[in-house]
Amino acid sequence: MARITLRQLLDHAAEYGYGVPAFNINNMEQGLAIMAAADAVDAPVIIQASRGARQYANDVVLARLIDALVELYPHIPVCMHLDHGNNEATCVTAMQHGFTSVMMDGSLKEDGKTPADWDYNVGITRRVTEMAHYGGVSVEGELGVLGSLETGMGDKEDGHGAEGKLSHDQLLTNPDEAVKFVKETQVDALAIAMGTSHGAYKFTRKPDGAILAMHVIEEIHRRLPETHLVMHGSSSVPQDLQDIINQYGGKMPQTWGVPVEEIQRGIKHGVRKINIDTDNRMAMTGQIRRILTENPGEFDPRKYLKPAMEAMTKLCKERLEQFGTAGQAGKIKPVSLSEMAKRYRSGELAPKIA
Ligand SMILES: O=C(CO)COP(=O)(O)O
Ligand SMILES: O=C[C@H](O)COP(=O)(O)O
Ligand SMILES: [Zn+2]
Ligand SMILES: [Zn+2]
Repeated sequence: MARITLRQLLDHAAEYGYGVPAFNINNMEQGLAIMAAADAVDAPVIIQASRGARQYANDVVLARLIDALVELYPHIPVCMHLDHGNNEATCVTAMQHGFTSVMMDGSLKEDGKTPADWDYNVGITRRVTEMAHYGGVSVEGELGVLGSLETGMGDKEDGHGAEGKLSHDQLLTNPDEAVKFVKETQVDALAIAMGTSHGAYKFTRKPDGAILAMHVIEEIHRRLPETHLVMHGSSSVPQDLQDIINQYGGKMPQTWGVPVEEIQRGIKHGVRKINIDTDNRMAMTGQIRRILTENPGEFDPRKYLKPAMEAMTKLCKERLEQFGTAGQAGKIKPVSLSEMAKRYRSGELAPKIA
């Protein structure tokens, strides 16, 4: 059984200089698509479920689905991660359902909308880290609030994201604070804010350094060379996926995402986990629209879900190759949660901060 913790996987990625995409899952089709891609290129994977996904699919179904995927592909290390946990309970119940990693997103309050202050974020993240590490489970924290440097607006989506206008200080993670945050919370990975946001509408033009602040990553990496950095909102929103959706009746206004070369630059500067949901949503939706438009009489879901899965597999494979994850699965021997717990207890996994 190849379940792996985020910490072990990202330690490996740091040692060998690659990044790992974290793909969101909500249903069986997405799970099968991700695993087919990982298998095709021999890559370890991070599969993540948001609170919305857990409500949509039900925790029991998700947990059994992950069991099934792990059983089907025993040679692929699978990290099961909670995306944007909003409080202790969300994190603990994820662990109960077999997640090997949780994100405690204390950059926002429990409502997932209101930007939180420093003490709140440090306090809740520290509490989750303590609990999780007792069980060997990894923790990702977030410092800084996702949102647009073009408009100053928060990242409000269906499920979560800051509401309203944010200051530049909130939108860009402060490197000094990042050092303090990792020291005080003991997180295994740190999500930072530098101009990305969730969803398809990130940038109104191809982003440059003014609106996608990759220099912030470089600065934080310089100060925290041992900390695994996480980029949220990192879909590239490829033009061909926008076009196919629009060609078959969709109405997506022109938009830009995070260029793959910027992510590759981030990987050279400590970015180890790259969150991707929107690209996969678009890949699936494009095919579903195409099939239903071309075959208006079709009503068998398998007829459009199979091409949708294939399009998602293609996208996942591309990212696994572009980020250097391909070819790494066979090199990793997953360490058990109990062994990870021992290592946390001994202090050997504590953040190394100069
Ligand atoms: O950050 C994400 C999940 O946490 C997903 O980002 P995208 O919306 O850019 O795919
Ligand atoms: O924000 C993260 C992912 O895109 C998940 O989105 P969701 O909360 O709509 O499931
Ligand atoms: Zn989101
Ligand atoms: Zn996110």
